[in-house]
Amino acid sequence: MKELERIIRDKEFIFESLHDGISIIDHRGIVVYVNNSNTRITKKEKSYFLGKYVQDIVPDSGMLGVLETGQKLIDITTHVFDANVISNIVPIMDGGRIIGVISIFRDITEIKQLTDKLEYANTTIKQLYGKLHKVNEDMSDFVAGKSQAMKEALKYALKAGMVDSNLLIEGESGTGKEVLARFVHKNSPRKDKPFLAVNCASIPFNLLESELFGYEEGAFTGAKKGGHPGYFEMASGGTLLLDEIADMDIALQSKILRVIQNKEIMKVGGSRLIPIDVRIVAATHKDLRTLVASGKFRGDLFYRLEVIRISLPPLRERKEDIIYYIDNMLGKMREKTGRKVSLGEDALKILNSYDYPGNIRELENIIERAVVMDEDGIITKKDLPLYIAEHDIKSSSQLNLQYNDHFPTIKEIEADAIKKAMEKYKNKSKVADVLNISRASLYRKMEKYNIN
Ligand SMILES: Nc1ncnc2c1ncn2[C@@H]1O[C@H](COP(=O)(O)OP(=O)(O)OP(=O)(O)O)[C@@H](O)[C@H]1O
Repeated sequence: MKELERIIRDKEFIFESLHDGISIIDHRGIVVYVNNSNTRITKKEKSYFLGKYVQDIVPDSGMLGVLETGQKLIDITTHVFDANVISNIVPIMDGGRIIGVISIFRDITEIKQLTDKLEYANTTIKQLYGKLHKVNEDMSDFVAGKSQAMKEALKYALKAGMVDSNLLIEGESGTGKEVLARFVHKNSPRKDKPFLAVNCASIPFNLLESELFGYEEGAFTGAKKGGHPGYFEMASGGTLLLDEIADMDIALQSKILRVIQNKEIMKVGGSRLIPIDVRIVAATHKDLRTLVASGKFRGDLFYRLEVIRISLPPLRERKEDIIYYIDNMLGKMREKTGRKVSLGEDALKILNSYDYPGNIRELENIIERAVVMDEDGIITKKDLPLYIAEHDIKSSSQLNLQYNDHFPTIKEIEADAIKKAMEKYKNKSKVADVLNISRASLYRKMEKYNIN
């Protein structure tokens, strides 16, 4: 006991200068010392502790355990009254004998509170983000299908919705560039503002400028009284789709570049700059890079537009998506006409084998027509346009023609099909997909038939 008192006396100066709380019990578990920081952290006077059995005042201090086992406890988190503390509890030894236990603890209440707040804030952010995303993820009218290419396109479209950068959408006619642009808009913070689309190819070149920027009264012969706002002004706060941008005249391209850079427009016949806040989405079915290389499209505008670029693949390269579009179209037709029409197997087979130069738009027309033609609630071959049905006959007769006067072996047919598919797609996964065999099986067959 004397030894413990001596240790405390010798070290008291240090103990009192520490920011950490200290309490010491003797070999019986009686508190014999607490420092000033202990009082600060626990908000209890020294007299509250001194001379008391530790278990009676701080039952889960951990000190008695150390007294019994002689094993120190490092960095344990407990609480002392209202304070969360992190403690090191160490036996005090005298010649192999435990004469007491010292607990040195640091108040982490504030840190704990801050961590809790941070965690709470993080959870709230996550929940709100989830909700926002759900609300925002407006999938109405947008069918993505299941092909890898469309999954990617959808992923980028959702990302594009989260930022305000310019966006370039590429794809053949009818692949859904405008639908995608609208989808990005609906899933962006601009969703409650207008979405407008201008087809740069269909408006005569000399009119396009005044359509886009608007004009002041008297700007030209036939200009309306009071002038006219342009698409940029009308789309204020929202999104403007410049469709078929490749067809825009090069002088107008410079003006669009200026709008992107300065975020202001000047009306035709006007003298005042008007600030605008519009997100620009451009769409094209032409390869802008080639046009840039041949000097028909401004390179600087191209790079400004393609901050984000999404390419929509033609329908013939993702035939697995056809059924999803048909499903959606039949659903819409049902809503519109009240007629429930389904698709027969023979019709589906034909529709799956066709190449759709007009892409989704063409498929849509075919289905709409088929619903009109149908009389028994099931679309069959007879409800499809003749050119599709004929295409079916042609493709199967082409197959017959090839093998009519020389009957190849099954192996030859197989090898030929693999060779032709490899020539066409140059991608083994795609070929395996098209031929409806596994990749492993394709590799085996290619090796067997010596196809590289
Ligand atoms: N993802 C989609 N989900 C549902 N319908 C779609 C989708 N994409 C396209 N469509 C349908 O196809 C039609 C053509 O789409 P859209 O006008 O967007 O194509 P586009 O690529 O902009 O064509 P163009 O280059 O000729 O202007 C639309 O009317 C729409 O009904």
